[in-house]
Amino acid sequence: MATANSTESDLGQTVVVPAAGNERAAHNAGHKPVAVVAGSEADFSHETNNILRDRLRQASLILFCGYLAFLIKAFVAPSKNFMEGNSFYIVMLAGVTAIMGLVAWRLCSKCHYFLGHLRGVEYLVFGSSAVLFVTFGYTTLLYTAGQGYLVPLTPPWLILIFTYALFIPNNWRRAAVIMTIMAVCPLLTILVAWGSSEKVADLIENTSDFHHVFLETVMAMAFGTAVAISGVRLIRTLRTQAFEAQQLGQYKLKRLLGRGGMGEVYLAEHLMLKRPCAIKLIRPEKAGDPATLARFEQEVQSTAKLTHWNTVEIYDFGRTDDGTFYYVMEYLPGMSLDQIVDMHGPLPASRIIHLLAQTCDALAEAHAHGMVHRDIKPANIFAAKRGGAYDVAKLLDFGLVRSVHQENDLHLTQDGMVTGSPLYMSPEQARGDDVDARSDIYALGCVAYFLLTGRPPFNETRPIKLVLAHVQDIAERPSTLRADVPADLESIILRCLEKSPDDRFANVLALRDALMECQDAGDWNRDAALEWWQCHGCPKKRELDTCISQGIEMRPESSDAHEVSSAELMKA
Ligand SMILES: Nc1ncnc2c1ncn2[C@@H]1O[C@H](COP(=O)(O)OP(=O)(O)OP(=O)(O)O)[C@@H](O)[C@H]1O
Repeated sequence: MATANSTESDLGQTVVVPAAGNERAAHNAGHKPVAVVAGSEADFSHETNNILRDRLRQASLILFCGYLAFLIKAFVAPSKNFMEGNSFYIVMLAGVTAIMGLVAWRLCSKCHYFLGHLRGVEYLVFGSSAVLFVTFGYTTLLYTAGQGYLVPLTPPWLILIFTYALFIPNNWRRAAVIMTIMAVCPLLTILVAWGSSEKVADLIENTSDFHHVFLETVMAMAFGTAVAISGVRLIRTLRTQAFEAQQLGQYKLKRLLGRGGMGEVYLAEHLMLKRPCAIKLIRPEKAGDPATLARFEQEVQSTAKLTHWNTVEIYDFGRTDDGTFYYVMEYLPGMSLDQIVDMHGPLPASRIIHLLAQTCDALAEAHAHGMVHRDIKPANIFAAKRGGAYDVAKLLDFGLVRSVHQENDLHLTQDGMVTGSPLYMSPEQARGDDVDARSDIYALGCVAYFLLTGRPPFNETRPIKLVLAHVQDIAERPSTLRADVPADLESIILRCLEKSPDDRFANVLALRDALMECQDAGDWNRDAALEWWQCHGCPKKRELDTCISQGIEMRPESSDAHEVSSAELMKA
């Protein structure tokens, strides 16, 4: 929930804010000044990394507590154990404890990390523990050999192996390799001590003790590792089964695509048609909220009325026995416009014209039906691959659609509050006045501004200030932020951003015509789009289509999405 200190990312989300000049009404009505009712957050790749991040935090926290307990004991109640009087051991234990504490503290639960970084942290956590145990084991062997006996080194290694198996999401082969390396460490430690210490060698060669210690270590490590690998397999199988059980009627859920304010969006497949689709669902716990449900129904019913190919297509709408509402829409392989700008920066004028002209076409149909979208923002416009072409614009999320003739719907509006995305909200919407198609034209102007400059027209950090800025302030000219802004496109954007709807384009088709008359119109075509996706879509040179449809390496936080897919879904 956003507060007065909303982060910038909140501002692009759909929220309820008091209408400009109506903040008091919101307070008087007992509302918090800003209540987020919707927000886009993570996509699947986020989720993949998030599980590993959370598990690493938990594992390092547990290891931190364990090591700290031994450290404190060494100071507070040192035993006759030689280790507790050994400053090298203490320093090393303190160092590894600090690493664990640092990892648990620095891996923030809300940040997104690349998979490679997290794997690095994984190696740091378990690698530093392994170094500690090797050093500890080696020194212990030398000491006990001096006393005339040898001890098994297995207990700490078994703890480390089981911690790894339990916490780190993995496929069993990778887990087996890493845990086998851990299992071999105590055996190597014994062999190294044998080769380097005369006392150990003497003991090993002249007593039967060694055979027992070595054999017991081999057996314990082999047994422990086998159990741990079986555990990893079992955990993974259970997750897979739970995932496969996640079926919605005729649809099989495949992976989480992202989360919005109302619920989750999954990539799914129709069981009979084998057609990929995207399923948006509201969980039963959220379906109890009349406003959420009303917005969900509005979204699906409004979208279903539209047939333009630049509007996302709805296939189905339903409710499961457990009360989960869902609707099924066409799956859009590609990226939303905010993801493209986040990853690759502002777009060339020709591409902006190409994408916005298509969005105008989609909106023209909605406006012809008397619908105003009211939530136009870069996150709601997709550049998708459809019919073999790239950069096909698709308009989504008609959850705030309003008929120009519609009276206030009590489920969707609250007195003195306006709903929408503060970064892209027209002045009349911000004031809570009646809106018509020209409100969407204003929002399209904001989107074009964002695509051209990489930032929205107003950059306030608080929703209420943003709303006021749309009403009162004049946005900086895009050409002051970027050198190569074509004059014709800039004047179109500034006309869209006029405060008075009368000063904007009369309708989206007029806006489309103006865009098509720009000097850069037509420069971005099928081939340019294909080339862009080939260059930017798949840095790892995977097949372009697979890459786009899987969302792999296409989003900032993307990663090896398949490795722990079941885990993601379980968590989600
Ligand atoms: N048809 C689709 N095909 C592919 N991905 C989709 C599709 N619909 C939504 N998504 C992805 O799912 C994520 C969540 O979408 P959703 O519409 O729930 O949230 P949002 O639009 O970001 O938030 P909100 O609607 O609350 O403002 C989005 O980030 C989007 O990338």
